[in-house]
Amino acid sequence: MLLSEFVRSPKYTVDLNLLQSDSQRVISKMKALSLLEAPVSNEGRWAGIFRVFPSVQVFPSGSTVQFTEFGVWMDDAPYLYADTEIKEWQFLTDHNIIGVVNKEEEFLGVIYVADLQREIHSMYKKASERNREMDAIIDNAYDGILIADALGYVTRVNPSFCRLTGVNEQSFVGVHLTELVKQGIFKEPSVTWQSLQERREVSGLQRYPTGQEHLVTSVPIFDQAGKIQGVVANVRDMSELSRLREELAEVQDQSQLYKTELSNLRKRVFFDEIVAVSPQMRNVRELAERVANFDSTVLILGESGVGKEVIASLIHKSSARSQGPFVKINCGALSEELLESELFGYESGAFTGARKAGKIGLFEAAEGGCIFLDEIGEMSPALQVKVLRVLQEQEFTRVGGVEPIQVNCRIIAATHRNLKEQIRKGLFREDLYYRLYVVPLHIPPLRERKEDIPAMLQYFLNKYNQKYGTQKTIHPVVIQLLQHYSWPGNVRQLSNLIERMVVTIPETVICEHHLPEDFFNLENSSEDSSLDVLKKTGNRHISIKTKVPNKSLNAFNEMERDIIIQSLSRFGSIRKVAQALGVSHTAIIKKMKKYGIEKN
Ligand SMILES: Nc1ncnc2c1ncn2[C@@H]1O[C@H](COP(=O)(O)OP(=O)(O)OP(=O)(O)O)[C@@H](O)[C@H]1O
Repeated sequence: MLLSEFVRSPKYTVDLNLLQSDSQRVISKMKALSLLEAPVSNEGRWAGIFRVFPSVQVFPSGSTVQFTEFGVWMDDAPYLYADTEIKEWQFLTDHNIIGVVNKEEEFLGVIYVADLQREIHSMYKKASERNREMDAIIDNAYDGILIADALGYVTRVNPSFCRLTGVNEQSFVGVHLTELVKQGIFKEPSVTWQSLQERREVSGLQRYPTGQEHLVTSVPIFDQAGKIQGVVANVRDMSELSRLREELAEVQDQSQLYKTELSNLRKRVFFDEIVAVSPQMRNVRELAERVANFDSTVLILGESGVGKEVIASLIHKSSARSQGPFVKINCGALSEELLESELFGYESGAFTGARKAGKIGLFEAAEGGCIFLDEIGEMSPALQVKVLRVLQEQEFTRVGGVEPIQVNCRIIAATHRNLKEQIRKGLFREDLYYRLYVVPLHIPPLRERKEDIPAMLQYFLNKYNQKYGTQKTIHPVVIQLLQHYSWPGNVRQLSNLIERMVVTIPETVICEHHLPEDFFNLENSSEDSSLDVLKKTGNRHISIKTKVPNKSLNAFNEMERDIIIQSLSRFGSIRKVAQALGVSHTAIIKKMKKYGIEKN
C-alpha cells in the first residue's frame, strides 16, 4: 500500500509569506476552522507546519521556531514522499498531520496521522487473521508441508509431514536441508533443496525413515521483485493412493468378471430359446454358441424351416457385435438386379427408376453388425463375385459407382441347397463356397431328430397359449402321432399347425380328431403310418379285429380308423365311442364297416 492513497488536500494551507507578515490573520482563520495545525508552503514547496497553541506555549527541543503571538511554525516538521510504501508505523511524531511531497519535493497535500494509524491497524488485523487461517490450513492439511527460507533452513513443518516422515518437528526446524540429507532423514537428491537451487518447481518420489515412499512437490516462493523468499514442499501420502489404486483394480477386475458372467448368462438365455433335445440339435446349439464368440463367417445348411434364421440371429445376439444391426435378406426372393441394388446400394441415376439421391445397400446398413444372406445358393454367379470381394477385401462398389466402400460386418449365410452339387453344375462359385465354409453348421430336418418334437410341441403350445390367452393341452396320442409325421415343412410347419389348432379348436385338449384333414392329406414320406404308431403305443386291452389295411387309405382315413380302434378299446362299446366322439351310433357302425373293423 502506498502513502499516495492517503494524501488529502488540507483544509487550510498557510503561505509562508502570509504567516510572516500577518500571522494574526492566519491564527484567526485557523481558529474559525477549528484547526490546531496547518501545513505551510513556500512557493508550492513544503515549508513546515504552523501550530496554534491555545494557552501554553511548548517548543520542541531542537526545533527551528519562529514565534508569533499564539503559535509557532516548524520548518523541520515531518514530510514523506508520495511513493512511500506503508509497511508499518516507522516514525514517531507529535503532529496530527504530515506533509506529502513528490520527488521534486513539491507540496502535494497532507496525510492525517489518525487515518494512517487506523489503516495500519486494520492491515495488521487482516494480516494476523490471514496468518491464523494459514496456520490452521498448514497444521490440518492431510498432505505433509515443509517450509524452508531462502537459504535452505527449515522454518516450519506441519504434523502430517512428521507423520509421513516418522521424524519429529524439532529435528527439522532450524536445520538446513543439506544437513537433513546428511543425517539420512532425506535421501539424496533432496527434491526441496533442488527446487531452491534451481528456482523452479520439482517433483519426485522420496523415501523416508518410515521406509515408505511419497510424492514430493517443491515450489520456490518469490517476492514482487522476483527475489527468492524460500521454498514450500508438499508431500502426498502415496501409500493411500496405491491402496486406492489396488482397490480400484480389484473393483475393475470384479466388474469385468460380472460383465463376462452377465454376457454368458445372456447367451445362455438366448440359446435356451432354441429347443434342442436331440443330440444332433444339441451339437448345433453348442457349435453356434462357440462360434458366436468369434468373428468368423458361418454357413448354415438345412432344409427350409429347420431354424437356420433362428440360429443366425442367436449367433449375432450373443456375439460382440450384438449392439450393431442384424440385417437379413432372402437372396432367392429377388431378381438379380434388385438383389444387387439391395445388397450394395446404388449411386444417383444408376438406372432408370433409381432414386435421385442414390441408396445405401444392406452391407452398409449392417456396418458394425451382421448380415444374414439367406438362400445364398440362389444368388447369381455375378453377384457371388461381389460377395466374394466383400469377404476377401471388406469392400464393394455401389451399382453405378466407382469408389470402393469399406465395410465391417460379419457374414452369416444359409442355404437349403447342396452347394457342392451346385458347384458341379456350375451354378455356385467354388472360391465363394470355401470362403463361406469356414464354420459350417448343418441343421438336420425335423424328421431326423424326432426327440425334439415333443419339446417343440410343448414350446409352441406355451408360446401360442401365451399369445392368445388360452390354456390348451395336447393329448399324448397326438404327440405320438406328430412325432412320427415326416414334417416336410420342418419346424415352421409344426409351429403353424399348433397355432392353427390353438386358435380353431374350442376344446381345451387337442385330440387326434382335431388334426386337420389337409394335414394328413399331404403326401409325406413318414416311414411309420399313423396306424403303426397307435399300435406301437401298445394298448394291451385292444380286442379289435381289423382287416388288412386298405393300401389306398390316405393318412386322414388311416387316422380316422386308428381313432375308432383306439376308442373302442378304451370305451368298450360302440355307443360309448359314439358319445365320446360326438357322432351318431350309426356313423360309427358305417365307419367300422368302411375300415373293416370288427368288434368281438
Ligand atoms: N430349434 C428351434 N427352437 C425353437 N423354434 C424354432 C427352432 N427351429 C426353428 N424354430 C422356429 O421355426 C420357424 C422357422 O425357423 P427359421 O425361419 O429359422 O427357419 P429357416 O431354416 O431359416 O427357414 P427358411 O430356410 O425357409 O428361411 C421360426 O418361427 C422359428 O422360430
